[in-house]
Amino acid sequence: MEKFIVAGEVQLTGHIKVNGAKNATLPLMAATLLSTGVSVLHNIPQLRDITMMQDILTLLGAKIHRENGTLIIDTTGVSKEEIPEHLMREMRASVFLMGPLLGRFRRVRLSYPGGCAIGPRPINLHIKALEKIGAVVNDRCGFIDAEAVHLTGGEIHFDFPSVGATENAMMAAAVASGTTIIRNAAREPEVADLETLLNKMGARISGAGTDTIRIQGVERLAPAEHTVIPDRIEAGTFLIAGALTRGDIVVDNIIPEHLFAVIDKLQEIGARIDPDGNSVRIRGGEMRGVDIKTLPYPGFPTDLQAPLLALLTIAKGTSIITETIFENRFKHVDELGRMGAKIKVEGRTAVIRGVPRLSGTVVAAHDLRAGAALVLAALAAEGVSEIEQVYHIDRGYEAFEKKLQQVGAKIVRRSP
Ligand SMILES: CC(=O)N[C@H]1[C@@H](OP(=O)(O)OP(=O)(O)OC[C@H]2O[C@@H](n3ccc(=O)[nH]c3=O)[C@H](O)[C@@H]2O)O[C@H](CO)[C@@H](O)[C@@H]1O
Ligand SMILES: C=C(OP(=O)(O)O)C(=O)O
Repeated sequence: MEKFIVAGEVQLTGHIKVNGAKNATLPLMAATLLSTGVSVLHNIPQLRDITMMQDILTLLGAKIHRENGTLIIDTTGVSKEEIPEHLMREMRASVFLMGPLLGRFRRVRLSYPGGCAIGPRPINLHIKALEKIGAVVNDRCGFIDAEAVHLTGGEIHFDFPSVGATENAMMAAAVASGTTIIRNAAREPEVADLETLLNKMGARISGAGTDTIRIQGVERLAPAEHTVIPDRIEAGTFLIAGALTRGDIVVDNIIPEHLFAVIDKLQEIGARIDPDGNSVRIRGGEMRGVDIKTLPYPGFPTDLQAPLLALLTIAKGTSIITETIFENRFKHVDELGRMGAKIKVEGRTAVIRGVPRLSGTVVAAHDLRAGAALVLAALAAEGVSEIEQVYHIDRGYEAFEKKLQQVGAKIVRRSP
């Protein structure tokens, strides 16, 4: 398995460019199944999860061509509404296919999705939402068989604003015969991006980005062309890297409004931040501890909890992080402990006592963002670190090491 070798004690300087968002691209790719014909998606990152989604769409009968950052997806030949278990297990995002396949064929058969080990990730809210708009779902031993002879639309109220369940409900409801209202919907920018694509395809959706989404079903959707929004999590990771290495970097090609909660915390920690159009400059300095709670958007994102925790290990004083979204998202803590971090976890709370510096050693990435966090910690640590299992990082960051090299990091990828 490949690993990263990182020499520490660098200060990152220069410009770094962010790709399109993984978490927007995956539901958008699934949404193309709702039409018959050729859709074009621009600003697509080269990531393992995207390739997996390509493979699944191809198996369903789509023809996909990739040209640099553009995906051309021809869904004319899509004829299957069933996804084999081994492909479902490859990633969480495979569950995004449930809504579109149900919408297109009024029937779908699939199993529970896989994904990073960050705690239990049920799909009860997805199922409940689809039932509310007319689907009959048979959920037996991890296999789902859903039918919607009368996809009527209806009123959905989420107990929790699940991103994926909101997206699945939007996609199926877009082609229902009646109107759907989703209350306590997820407000993430990726949900709003999905609304934009679906409306380009002919859907009648409003309110995405707020907690109430209205969908007036239409008979059919047409293919469309769309440019995916920038990846706010990739952007946030690089901003944290700039602060943690006390560097001076400009993160380009982003939407700063999507990062308000992150920018606010980094300022509280002591970084100087200057947004300028689609770029943000960050200058690091003395860092002080802060308290953070992960929350649904526009709160602090759970996907940046691990990278920020890595930073707080070397901030002055004590910090408290409360992870409210996922039950078991502290896998990076033990690894950071090997590097000399002082962290205590109790339930969903981590108490971090800042130390002057970390020491390089051999650590393993147990999930995507935990892996990114370890690379960041290694950039600041004394000596050399080895980060194993980088395939997790490749799931969500395109050319992570190359982008970091561009701003001065001493990081290389090594094959066994
Ligand atoms: C591909 C993608 O977009 N992934 C993102 C998406 O994941 P995902 O869409 O899976 O996240 P959700 O918002 O659905 O999950 C948040 C919480 O709700 C719970 N839940 C969810 C669905 C359900 O049916 N029942 C249930 O209990 C989950 O277990 C979790 O505790 O949003 C998460 C929260 O911002 C991010 O960390 C992920 O990076
Ligand atoms: C948890 C993540 O992704 P996924 O939902 O695809 O597992 C993530 O992007 O941090």
